[in-house]
Amino acid sequence: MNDIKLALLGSEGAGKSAVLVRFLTKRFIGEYASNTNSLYQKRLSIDGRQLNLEVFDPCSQSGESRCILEEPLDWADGFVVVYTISDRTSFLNAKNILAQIKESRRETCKGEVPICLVGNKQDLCHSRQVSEEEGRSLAQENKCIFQEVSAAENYLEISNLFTKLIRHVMEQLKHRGDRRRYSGSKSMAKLINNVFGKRRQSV
Ligand SMILES: Nc1nc2c(ncn2[C@@H]2O[C@H](COP(=O)(O)OP(=O)(O)OP(=O)(O)O)[C@@H](O)[C@H]2O)c(=O)[nH]1
Repeated sequence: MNDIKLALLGSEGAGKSAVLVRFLTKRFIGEYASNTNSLYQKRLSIDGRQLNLEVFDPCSQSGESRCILEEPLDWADGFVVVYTISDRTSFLNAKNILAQIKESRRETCKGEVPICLVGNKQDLCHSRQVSEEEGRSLAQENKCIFQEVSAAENYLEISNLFTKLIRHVMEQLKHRGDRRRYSGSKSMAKLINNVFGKRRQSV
C-alpha cells in the first residue's frame, strides 16, 4: 500500500476545507471549524493501486503574510494551494506560498514538486478579482497543475484535480530513490501533535 501525503495551503477562508471535503465525501458543507489542524485519511484506488491518502489541513492563522509551517512542507509529498478568484489578496498569498514551497524543496527535491493551484469559488465570478489567465500563468511559472473550481457547486473537477496530483506524486515517489524522509514511523499525526497537540480525523 502506497502512502500519499498532501498538504492544503492557502489564505483563511479560501475554501481549503470545502475543496478537500468535496473531494473526500462528494459533499459541500458550508461551514467548518477553522481553529484546528486536521489530518484526514482515506483509502483510495487509483489506476488499480491501493493508496492510503493523508491530507493535512492546517488551521489558518491571522495575517496574510503568515509563514506556512515547516513541518507540512517537509512532510508532504504534494501540495494543494487554494485561493479565491474573488479575492486578490488570497491570490497574492498563494503566490507567496508557492515561492515558499519551492524554496523549501530547492535542496532536497531534484524533480518537480507536485503542486496543484486551485482558484476556488468560481461560482462567484460576478465578483471576480483574479482572471483565469492570471491563475494559469502563475501555475505555468511554477509548473503546477491548475484549475478553477467551485467547491460549492462541483465535484468532478475537484476529483479530477486530486487524481492528477496524486498520479504526479506517485510518479515522483517512484523516481525518488531515497523515498521520503518521513516514512511510516514518523507520521504526520505525530508531527501535528508535536507542534500543536491537536486532533486527527478519518473520513
Ligand atoms: N460561494 C462559495 N463559497 C465557498 C466555496 N468554497 C467555500 N466557500 C465558503 O467559504 C468559506 C470558507 O470556506 P472554508 O472551506 O472554511 O475555507 P478554509 O480555507 O478552510 O478556511 P480556514 O479554515 O479559515 O483557513 C465558507 O463560508 C464556505 O462555505 C465555493 O466554492 N463557493
